[in-house]
Order: sequence, then C-alpha cells, then structure tokens
Amino acid sequence: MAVTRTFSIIKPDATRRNLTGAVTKMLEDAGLRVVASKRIQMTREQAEGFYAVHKERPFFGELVEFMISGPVVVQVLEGEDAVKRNRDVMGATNPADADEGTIRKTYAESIEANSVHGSDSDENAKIEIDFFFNEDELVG
Ligand SMILES: Nc1ncnc2c1ncn2[C@@H]1O[C@@H]2COP(=O)(O)O[C@H]2[C@H]1O
Repeated sequence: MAVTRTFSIIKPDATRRNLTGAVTKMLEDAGLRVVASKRIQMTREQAEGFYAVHKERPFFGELVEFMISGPVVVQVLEGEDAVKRNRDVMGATNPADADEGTIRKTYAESIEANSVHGSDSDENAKIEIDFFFNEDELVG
C-alpha cells in the first residue's frame, strides 16, 4: 500500500473544547503522521474558498459562519492509504451515523459541529493541502 498524504481540519467545536491533542492522538493511533500543523483563525474569504464546492447547498452560509467562529488546526497527515485511513478514523459526517471509536462518534456535537474535516480523494487532498500550506512547510 502506498504512503500518501491527506488534509485535515480540527474544527472550532473541537478547538473550543481543548480537544486538539485528543483528536490528534486518535489520528496518530490510526497510523497517520502529522507532517504539518498550524492553528489559524480562518478568514471568511478562506472559508468560502475552501468550501466553494458546497456554495449552492442550503447549509453553506452556516457552514462558513461556523468555520470562522473560532480557531481551527489545519494539518497534513501522512500514512499508508492516508485518505481512506483518515476517513475511517473520522467516521460518518453525521455523528449520529458514525461508528463507535471514531472521532466524530466520540467528540462531534452535530453534523455541522462535527469536529474534523478530511479530504475525500487523493486529488482533493492535494488541492486542499495547497490551499493552506507551502511545500516547505511539509516535513515528513
Ligand atoms: N446537511 C449537511 N449535509 C452535509 N454536510 C453538512 C450539512 N450541514 C453541515 N454540513 C457540514 O458541511 C461540511 C462539508 O465538509 P466537511 O467534511 O467539513 O463536513 C461537512 C459538515 O460539517
């Protein structure tokens, strides 16, 4: 299995509850290595740009407001089949549907305040990593 990279966000509901370390430990325990990490306050423009694919969805406005409601931690994760590995440990988007032992089942408050974001494909991982990081910030 190839070692690949994915992009992760620890969302404002999780940073607000001081869960950055707890969430990161679950990612690491799942076999992912943090090769870049920074805590940022996203601007409205960044949030709208990052989630542009959802701009016609009814929840877009609330999603943007939520993502700028507090700090987030953006991370690049590396591991075997990183996109799938990360999606497995995150669990379903809606915590009500997430499996036991996943990050969202353990910590998410709602489908919006669902603690983490993770890329859904290798192609989107590259786009999302490039949105927040320069190549020289990734230290494997
Ligand atoms: N009804 C909804 N369906 C899907 N995603 C939603 C909905 N409402 C809010 N969201 C959020 O929109 C986000 C888009 O991608 P994320 O993986 O960050 O996680 C998603 C959810 O947190």
